[in-house]
Amino acid sequence: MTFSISSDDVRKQLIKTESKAPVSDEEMQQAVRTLLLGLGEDPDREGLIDTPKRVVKALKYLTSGYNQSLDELLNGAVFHEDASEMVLVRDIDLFSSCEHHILPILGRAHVAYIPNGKVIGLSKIARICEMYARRLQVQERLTQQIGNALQGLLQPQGVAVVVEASHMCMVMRGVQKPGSWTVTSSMQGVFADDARTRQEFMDLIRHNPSFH
Ligand SMILES: Nc1nc2c(ncn2[C@@H]2O[C@H](COP(=O)(O)OP(=O)(O)OP(=O)(O)O)[C@@H](O)[C@H]2O)c(=O)[nH]1
Ligand SMILES: [Zn+2]
Repeated sequence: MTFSISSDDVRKQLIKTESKAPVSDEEMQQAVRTLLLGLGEDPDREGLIDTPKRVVKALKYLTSGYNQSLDELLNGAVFHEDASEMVLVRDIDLFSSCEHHILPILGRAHVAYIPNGKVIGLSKIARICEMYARRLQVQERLTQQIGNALQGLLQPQGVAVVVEASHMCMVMRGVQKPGSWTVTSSMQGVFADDARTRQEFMDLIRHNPSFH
C-alpha cells in the first residue's frame, strides 16, 4: 500500500486533532475532586489537598502533544540532500496514554525512511514520535500518525515505523498480563512494496549495536 500525503494534508490533519479545551482548569480540578470522593477518599486531607491541581497539571503534560504543531517542532530542519540509503532512528522511548483507560502505554519506536531528495534533522524524528505519543492514543493510530507525518513532510521512497509497547491497562488491571507487549507497524512506499527492504529494516532494529 502506498500513500501520497502532502505537508498541507499533514497540517490539516494536525489542526483537526488539536485540543480546544472548552473547560477551565478549575472545572477540571473539581472533576478530580469528585473522582477522589467517588473513591471514598477525603479530598481535604493534607496529602490530597493539592492532588486535583497536580493531576490536572500531569494530565495536561501527558497530552501536551495536542498543542504542538509539526511546523513549530521542525523549526525548518528539512534539508535537500542526495542521500538515498536507509536512515533509521531506533529505540526511541515512548510514553503515551491509552484513550480507553487513560493509563500509560510504555514502549519504544523504531523509525526509518529512504530519502528521495530531502532529509530531516534526526532529533526531529524523535520529536514527531513525542508529539503524537503525548496524546490519548491507541497504538495503531500512534504508529500510523508517525509514518504519515514523515511521508507527508519528506515524500521519501518509503517510511517504516515499528512501535513495541506495553499497556498498563493490560498489566495493572483487566486481563493483568505483565510482560505482554504489542507490536504495531506502518510500512509505506518501498517498505510496503519490497520484502527485501522491509527485511533489512527488521534486521537493523534487531541487531545488537557494537558500542553497547
Ligand atoms: N487496539 C487497541 N486496543 C487497545 C489499546 N489500548 C487498550 N486497548 C484495548 O481496548 C479495549 C477496551 O475494551 P473494553 O471491553 O471496552 O474495556 P475493558 O472492559 O476495560 O476491557 P479489558 O481491558 O479487557 O478489561 C481493551 O481490549 C484494551 O486492551 C490500543 O492501543 N490498541
Ligand atoms: Zn487502556
